[in-house]
Amino acid sequence: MTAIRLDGVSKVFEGEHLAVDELSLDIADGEFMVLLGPSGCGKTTLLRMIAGLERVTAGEVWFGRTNGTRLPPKDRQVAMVFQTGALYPNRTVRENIMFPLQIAGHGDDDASSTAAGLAQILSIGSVLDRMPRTLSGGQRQRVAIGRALVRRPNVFLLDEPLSNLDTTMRTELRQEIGAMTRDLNVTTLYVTHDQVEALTLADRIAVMRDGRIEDVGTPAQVYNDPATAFVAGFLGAPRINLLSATVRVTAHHRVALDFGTQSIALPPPDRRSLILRHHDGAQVIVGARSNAFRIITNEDVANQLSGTLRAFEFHGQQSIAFVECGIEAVNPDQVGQARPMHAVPHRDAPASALTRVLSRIRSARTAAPAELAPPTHRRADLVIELPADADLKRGSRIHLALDTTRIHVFDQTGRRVDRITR
Ligand SMILES: Nc1ncnc2c1ncn2[C@@H]1O[C@H](COP(=O)(O)OP(=O)(O)OP(=O)(O)O)[C@@H](O)[C@H]1O
Repeated sequence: MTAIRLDGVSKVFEGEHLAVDELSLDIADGEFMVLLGPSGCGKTTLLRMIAGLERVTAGEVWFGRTNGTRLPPKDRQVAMVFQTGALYPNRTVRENIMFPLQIAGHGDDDASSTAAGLAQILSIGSVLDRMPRTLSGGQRQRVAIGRALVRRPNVFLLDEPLSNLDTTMRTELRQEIGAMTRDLNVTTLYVTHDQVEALTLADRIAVMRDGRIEDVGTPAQVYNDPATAFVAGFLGAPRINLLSATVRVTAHHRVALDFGTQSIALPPPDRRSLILRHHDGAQVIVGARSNAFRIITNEDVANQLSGTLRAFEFHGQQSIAFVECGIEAVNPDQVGQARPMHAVPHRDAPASALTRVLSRIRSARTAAPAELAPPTHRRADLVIELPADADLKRGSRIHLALDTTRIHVFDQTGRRVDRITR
């Protein structure tokens, strides 16, 4: 067991491509941290730097009180499992799992019985004497996990270990990974782009984008109280509705969110009014998850949005409705998106030039707000969840009450402007 501290860690590939950008993160001793983010955001690179498989361009990696930035991989007490755990094809399951122990000088009997014990925990006890080619994908991943854990590492790194498995196998192994790492109390860093894996497994989730962390917190914190519109859009299915609005301060300092043709007022007890009052006239993005809406029949109710039911999908336990309200929607992937993380090509930058390279790449991507890719607005449907048996007709007019306690307000760059907690 050991805590990990990433202190301003950066990775520049080939002197010009910034894959990880001055990232800092503390992972507690025994914690299960999930790195969640879209493809290409730098998750694997970060994991490989912790394992010592990739050189850190700038910053430091600490294991407990040891500065491990320059330690060779074998001295880090770190084990890693990849998407497809590579096994020795000519060794049995038992031999694969016991191999790291034999390398470390354990006797064959001792290594064999330890491997067998671990195989039982991993539910592969019955295939101990089979060759890897005769195993299912899930069994092979279990062997890879067993081989990684057999030497009781201080840190366990997993890079999308379930991505090549079918849904049933994924759910099963996901639960076992969670249970096992907690039993072993090993500090775990788990990379995925799958929000379900992140929400179900993590003690805390760090949401990455463009080489940086946009938010870090417990699954409930990042889901219910996201730091940015991107994080709000990355977690949750259906995706959160992001609606373009203008803040209006009305009589008695009440705050309304004006969507153009319709508007919603925050009730006076809502403490966020005290913050939003200072943003009168500002363009904002309002985030409302599909279950924050409720269909109402009374047209006179205040704080409602109205629209036409365009489509309706049956999803088993619930239905998803698409309501055309004439409100501008914003694409979460494009809010506050930085430019590509490149600078003028500059190969093999000497250490003394490092800071200059980093700042040049950063200034190329951290453009002034006006230069950031503007959020793409389009007229789109509100996506709302309804009971599976909701009796609605396409093309009918419907009225939606919005639970304002469950909305988030972001500025044009996607940062929260209504945050009270965290
Ligand atoms: N060896 C390399 N040389 C140059 N660029 C690289 C190298 N390895 C990774 N990159 C780039 O660094 C960025 C981050 O890559 P990385 O693999 O860490 O992302 P990721 O979040 O793990 O993506 P995925 O989920 O697709 O595996 C990408 O733009 C990638 O193209």
